[in-house]
Amino acid sequence: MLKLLITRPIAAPVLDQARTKFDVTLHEGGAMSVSDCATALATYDCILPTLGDQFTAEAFAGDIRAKMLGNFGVGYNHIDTQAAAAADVIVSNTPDVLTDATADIAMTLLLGTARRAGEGERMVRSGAWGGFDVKGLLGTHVTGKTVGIIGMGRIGQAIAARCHYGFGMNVVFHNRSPKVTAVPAQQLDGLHAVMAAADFVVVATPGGSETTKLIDAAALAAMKPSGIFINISRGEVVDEIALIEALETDQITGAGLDVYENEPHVPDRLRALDNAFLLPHLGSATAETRQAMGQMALDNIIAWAEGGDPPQRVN
Ligand SMILES: NC(=O)C1=CN([C@@H]2O[C@H](COP(=O)(O)OP(=O)(O)OC[C@H]3O[C@@H](n4cnc5c(N)ncnc54)[C@H](O)[C@@H]3O)[C@@H](O)[C@H]2O)C=CC1
Ligand SMILES: O=C(O)C(=O)CO
Repeated sequence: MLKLLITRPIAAPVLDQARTKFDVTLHEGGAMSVSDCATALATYDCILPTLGDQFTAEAFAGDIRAKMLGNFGVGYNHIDTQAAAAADVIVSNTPDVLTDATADIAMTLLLGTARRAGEGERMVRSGAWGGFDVKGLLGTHVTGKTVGIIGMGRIGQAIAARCHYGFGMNVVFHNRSPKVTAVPAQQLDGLHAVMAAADFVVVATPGGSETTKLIDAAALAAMKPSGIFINISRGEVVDEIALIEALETDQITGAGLDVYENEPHVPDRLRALDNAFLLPHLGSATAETRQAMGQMALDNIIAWAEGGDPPQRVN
C-alpha cells in the first residue's frame, strides 16, 4: 500500500475512505515546519497537506520519495509549486467547492464592518449597552453602494453576485487579465481606479509572490475616507502596517479581515482597533465545505495513485 500522510484531522468519512486505499499516517501537532515538510517528502509516497504547512523550495531540496501533494484548500501559496515540479511532485488543489462559503464570509465581513457588528456584540457582552440609542453605533448603509472587487475569479464573482442581486450594489473590479462576467460588472482601468471608485473594496486574489503587498499604502490612500476594506484572500496581499495606519488615522472608515500576514499572529495594534472586524480565517469553515474539500483533495490523490492525471492539478 502507498504511504499517505494527512497533515490535519479531516472529516471522518474522508479519512475512513483514505484508510481503505492507503497506509495512512495522521500528522499531529498542527502546521508543519519546513523541516517537518522535508521529512514528510522523504518518507511518504503522497501527502494531503493544508495551509500553514511550509512546503518551501528548501523543503524540496533534499531526498524526495513523495510524488503527489493533494492540497486541502484552493490557495496553495504555502507550496512552492515550481520547486515541486522540479522535484517531480504533482500538486493539486480544491477549487469551486469552497467558493460559496468563502463568498458568504466576505459578505459577513462586509456587513459586519459596515454595521459595526463587532463593536455592538462587544458592547452587549460587556454589559455596556444602555438601550436603544438613536445616535449609537451608526454604520454605513450597504444597499445601492459600489463594491470594488480585486481579483474577479471564482470567489470574486460569487461575491459580485451576492452584492449585485442581494444588495442592489454597483460592481466594479480589477483583475490581472480582462474578464467577462455573468454578473453585471465593470472592469476599470487599474487597481487604483477601483480603490477610488468603491465604497467597499473586497480583495479576492490568490496569495504568492505576484500579489505580495499588492494593496500598499498608495492603494489604500486612493480609497474614499468613507471606504471600507475587506480581505478574504491572503494576508500577504496587503501591507498590514499600512492598513493599520490607515485605520488608526481614520484615513479609511473600517476593515473586515479573515486573513493576516503571519497567521495566527494578529498584531496588537490591529486587535486594538474598534474599526477592524476580525475573523480567524473562516472562509471555507462550514462542515459541508470542509468535507467536500477533503474529498476533492483525496480524489486527486486517488486519481494519481491509479495512474491518472489529478483533475485539479496545478503544476
Ligand atoms: N479566507 C479563506 O478562507 C479563503 C481564501 N481563499 C483565497 O482566495 C483566493 C482566490 O480563490 P479563487 O477565486 O477560487 O481563485 P481564482 O483563481 O478563481 O481567482 C483569482 C482571481 O484573481 C486574479 N488575479 C491574480 N493575480 C492578480 C493580480 N495581481 N491583480 C489582480 N487580479 C489578480 C486572477 O486573474 C483570478 O481572476 C485563493 O487563492 C485563496 O488565497 C480561498 C478560499 C478560502
Ligand atoms: O482554501 C483556501 O485557500 C483557504 O484559505 C481555506 O479554505
